[in-house]
Amino acid sequence: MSAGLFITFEGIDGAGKSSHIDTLAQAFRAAGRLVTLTREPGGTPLAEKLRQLLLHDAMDALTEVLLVFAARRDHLRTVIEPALARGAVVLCDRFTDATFAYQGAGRGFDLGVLSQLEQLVQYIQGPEADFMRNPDMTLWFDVAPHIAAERLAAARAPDRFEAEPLAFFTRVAAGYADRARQAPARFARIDAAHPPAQVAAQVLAEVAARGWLPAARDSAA
Ligand SMILES: Nc1ncnc2c1ncn2[C@@H]1O[C@H](COP(=O)(O)OP(=O)(O)O)[C@@H](O)[C@H]1O
Ligand SMILES: Cc1cn([C@H]2C[C@H](O)[C@@H](COP(=O)(O)OP(=O)(O)O)O2)c(=O)[nH]c1=O
Repeated sequence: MSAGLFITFEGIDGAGKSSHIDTLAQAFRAAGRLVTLTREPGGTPLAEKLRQLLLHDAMDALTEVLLVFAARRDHLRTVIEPALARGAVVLCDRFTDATFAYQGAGRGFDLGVLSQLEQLVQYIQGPEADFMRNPDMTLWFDVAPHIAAERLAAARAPDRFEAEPLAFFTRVAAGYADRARQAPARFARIDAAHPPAQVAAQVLAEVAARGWLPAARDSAA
């Protein structure tokens, strides 16, 4: 049985994450892998209830932080860890990098406290030893906030986060860049300003470059 693989999709709202997660799921299924598609905040009945509160109820940054980590703990225990134990590829639309980007850089919440919560929530009791669960790879859809905002304006009614001003997303984008600098081996930057087909090709190429998928026949990216 293959070892599980945990891949997260990150980027500001409108970067194009949700548009490409299915493409990667199909590629892994075509390669014979079990795939679990999930998202944060959410992924479990409890976490999806917390998601609705987060996206629509007024609250302060500390409340947001505690809710996203509470959702994450339930998601890890009841969905992500069991799927990885089955040898599945877990594709997750957002994870802890979003907390550092949105609550940390966006809201100005203390990054040291976020790191403590990251440790607390992501420590898993393994059969032999405890370990910290982090993604094996993070696909970072990097795009200028104004481009993302134009895409969203045409797309859907904004939720609490999407209704934030452009300056908020500029901070969030910088927050992702900081996380990528701190974990260069985990992050793969996707230039998400390109048309969808080119972005999809980048995603597949980055995963293939790690040996987790066969390389595309034509290498045109
Ligand atoms: N590369 C792209 N070029 C132009 N529009 C895009 C691109 N990727 C996604 N979109 C559009 O932008 C909007 C947001 O895409 P989505 O995948 O939901 O972003 P995210 O999940 O990062 O918030 C959708 O209307 C989608 O059709
Ligand atoms: C996972 C996570 C998400 N968020 C925010 C980012 C997004 O604006 C929102 C989740 O919505 P999103 O993932 O963009 O879903 P949709 O594409 O349906 O809008 O939650 C945080 O602020 N912190 C977090 O830790």
